[in-house]
Amino acid sequence: MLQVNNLTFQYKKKPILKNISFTVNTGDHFSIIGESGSGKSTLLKLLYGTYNLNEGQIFWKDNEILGPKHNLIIGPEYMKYVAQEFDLMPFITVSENIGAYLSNFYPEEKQARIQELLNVVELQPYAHTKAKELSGGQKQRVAIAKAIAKQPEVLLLDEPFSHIDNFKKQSLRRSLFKYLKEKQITCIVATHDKDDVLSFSDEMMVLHEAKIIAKGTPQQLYKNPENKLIASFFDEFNEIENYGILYANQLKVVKKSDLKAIVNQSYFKGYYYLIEADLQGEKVYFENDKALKSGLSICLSILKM
Ligand SMILES: Nc1ncnc2c1ncn2[C@@H]1O[C@H](COP(=O)(O)OP(=O)(O)OP(=O)(O)O)[C@@H](O)[C@H]1O
Repeated sequence: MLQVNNLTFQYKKKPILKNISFTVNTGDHFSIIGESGSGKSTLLKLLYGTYNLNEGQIFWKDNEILGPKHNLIIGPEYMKYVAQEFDLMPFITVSENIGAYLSNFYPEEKQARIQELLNVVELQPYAHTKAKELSGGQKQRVAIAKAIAKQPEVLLLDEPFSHIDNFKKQSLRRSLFKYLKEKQITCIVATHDKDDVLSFSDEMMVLHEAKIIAKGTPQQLYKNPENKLIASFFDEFNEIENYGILYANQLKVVKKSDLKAIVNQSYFKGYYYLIEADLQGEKVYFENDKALKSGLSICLSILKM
């Protein structure tokens, strides 16, 4: 289990994280979300031992994770960290980069392991390409494969698919997260993308103004978003007087109701349209299977989740 006790940290004067405590079970997929600048990357770096804490302690099982004051080499043996900037060797191939930490003592095993990792990150066709010739997204995938090569106990991922296109992202996400679960590698992901969280996280935590403002399963936080910040992470939402926070898919056009609105605009979203309407001076958003004409008067009803 990873245990964070009362962690406080500041770079200069302004506290970035204040009295942060949480635990992550061994083998779990744990997500950290929050606005840009809320301290997600800083927290991952602290978990990796990059900086000295101002206060608090971090433990992985019985080992305390200590900062550079106590260690010459940053990062414990059992942990790997994939930062937003990838640390690859540009003049050697994808396979050589992935195998950089693997022993040369058993060359056949090493090659088999590299093949397995190339499959996980779906980079088989690039095995012999030099890292400097790869796109940003391909480099990101090599960095992930390199980090899991020696099967760490804990993997810290900072925006792991941010450079990867939508064609690849879905299958890569499934392939990597399935692999980590099978191997029981504890995985802590800082992300802006709900698709990294909803189907994969055992637990998630929301950072805001240096504090944890919510923690739970994705189902719990999705169904009961305590505030707008949490709702906005998951979906388009509305805040309607007397009704609270409602996702766009919880409002539906009906023949009669007390919620009367005027349509402003329809946005094509694929299998549905997102409709923007005016409800007593407030903008509301809801989903509809057809586009609606601007100026149309409609009635809305609320669907329970
Ligand atoms: N090396 C540093 N020195 C001083 N301040 C820093 C440093 N790194 C980050 N910060 C500040 O700490 C705060 C948190 O930054 P951090 O990168 O942890 O946020 P984040 O939630 O990961 O943001 P993003 O989602 O944009 O990646 C920001 O205000 C940032 O300016």
